[in-house]
Amino acid sequence: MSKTITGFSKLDKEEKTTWLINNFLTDFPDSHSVLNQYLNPNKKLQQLHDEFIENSISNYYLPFAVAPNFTINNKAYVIPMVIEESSVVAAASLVAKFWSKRGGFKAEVLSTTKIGQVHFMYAGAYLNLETYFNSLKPTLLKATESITKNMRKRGGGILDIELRDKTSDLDHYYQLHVTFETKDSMGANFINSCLETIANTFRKDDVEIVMSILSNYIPDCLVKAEVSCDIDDLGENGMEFAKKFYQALQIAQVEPYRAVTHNKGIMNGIDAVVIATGNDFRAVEAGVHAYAAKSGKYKSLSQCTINDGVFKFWIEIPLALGTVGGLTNLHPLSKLSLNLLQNPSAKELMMIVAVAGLAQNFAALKALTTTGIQKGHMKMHLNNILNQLEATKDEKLMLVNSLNNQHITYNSVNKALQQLRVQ
Ligand SMILES: CC(C)(COP(=O)([O-])OP(=O)([O-])OC[C@H]1O[C@@H](n2cnc3c(N)ncnc32)[C@H](O)[C@@H]1OP(=O)([O-])[O-])[C@@H](O)C(=O)NCCC(=O)NCCSC(=O)C[C@@](C)(O)CC(=O)[O-]
Ligand SMILES: NC(=O)C1=CN([C@@H]2O[C@H](COP(=O)(O)OP(=O)(O)OC[C@H]3O[C@@H](n4cnc5c(N)ncnc54)[C@H](O)[C@@H]3O)[C@@H](O)[C@H]2O)C=CC1
Repeated sequence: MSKTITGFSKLDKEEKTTWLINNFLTDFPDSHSVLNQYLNPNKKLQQLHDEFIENSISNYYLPFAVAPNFTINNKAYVIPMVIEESSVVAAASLVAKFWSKRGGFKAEVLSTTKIGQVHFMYAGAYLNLETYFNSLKPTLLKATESITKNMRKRGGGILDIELRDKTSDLDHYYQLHVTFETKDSMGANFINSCLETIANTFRKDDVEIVMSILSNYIPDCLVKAEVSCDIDDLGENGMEFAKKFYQALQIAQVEPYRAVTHNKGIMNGIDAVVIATGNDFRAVEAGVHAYAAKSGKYKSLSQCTINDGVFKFWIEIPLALGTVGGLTNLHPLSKLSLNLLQNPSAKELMMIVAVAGLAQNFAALKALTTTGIQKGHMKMHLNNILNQLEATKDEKLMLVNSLNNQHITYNSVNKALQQLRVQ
């Protein structure tokens, strides 16, 4: 039987599911009901989700959670988080409460410039190309006027177009390097539309346009978030804690194996808010990790100092986020997330997301340098293990109580459950 198909995209949802079950899921008879149980009975809402992407056959739920008690620039926030990993939301909540008693988080947007490029090949004399570009530059801007009209009214649009000679990296390779201000939108579609118009206007016989696309590397779209307090206010053994915390950061600056995990912990917070607000987490991930490697070596995104008895901990990251456009106002839960955040501008959202990353990093480093990560993480993960072991509601209640403060592993929980069942 052939397991390839022509015209799959033209089948309706039921026909797609039937074809999948008959060809790939024959040994899993409950597949149809699993897929169907995640469909929303509200037909309009289901259709909205179906139309977000192509070949949709069901919905894939992730938990929608909130972390209360954040204070950012003296304003109170409850931060929405969408993530599958246990302990992340608890950690964010714990740290929000901790820092709200120590002046809260401070955050500022350092820059908001986005970048797009027309990549092209040209084998002629550079001087001729430069003359052509300089004479055409006003026409290139004019050609995009109908696309940029509303963005310019908002104070955004194209900031500049530069001709860049990249022939030292690749024979005949040049770029039109274009900078943009996209205000409250992430700007990908706006930037790409402008670039394609610029490329078409720039086109001539001896210029071979290869592609026109925004860059997800945005080192000039930066936000900084920080916390600081007197070492004595860090709690018991404040200096000992601060020193170990500082050492953990130093290690993440010099050791890429550690830096990647360190930054993964930061992304636990960042991605969760980016997803909850309907933003593009792949774009954010790509840009943030490139920024972490900007020196040529992959390093920690956060830093820490201990000076004159003051502990300071901060993060500086590039973030391309929107509070309009994409799914932000189309997905009812993204819209609700933005409402919960009191309808921030894109700049304010950049600060909130950076704070979520910093909070997560603080929680992980605090745990790592004191109790170890497993204690808190496994305490939160216990329910997942119990669900995997198909514990009943009563068994769960008893085991959550009896295993409190114990070292939790899959095996220890399994053993405790079996013991409970023979009692
Ligand atoms: C897990 C905690 C928070 C426990 O911490 P705890 O001190 O045992 O918590 P608690 O039970 O005493 O509760 C204190 C507060 O924590 C929060 N909290 C506590 N429990 C809950 C819960 N069930 N639901 C919601 N919030 C919760 C909540 O704010 C609560 O206050 P309250 O609400 O009672 O006023 C702590 O141990 C912790 O922060 N651990 C770090 C967890 C972490 O970083 N997880 C990320 C996953 S591991 C990873 O992927 C990254 C990593 C670690 O590899 C990165 C790296 O290496 O850098
Ligand atoms: N490499 C990448 O990252 C790519 C990402 N994408 C996707 O593009 C989408 C984001 O593109 P966008 O252009 O942001 O979205 P979009 O295409 O929905 O456009 C947003 C539009 O909202 C309008 N707008 C209304 N009020 C505004 C305000 N206050 N500030 C700014 N604009 C305002 C503007 O006309 C703007 O162009 C995301 O879904 C992303 O996943 C698409 C292509 C490539």
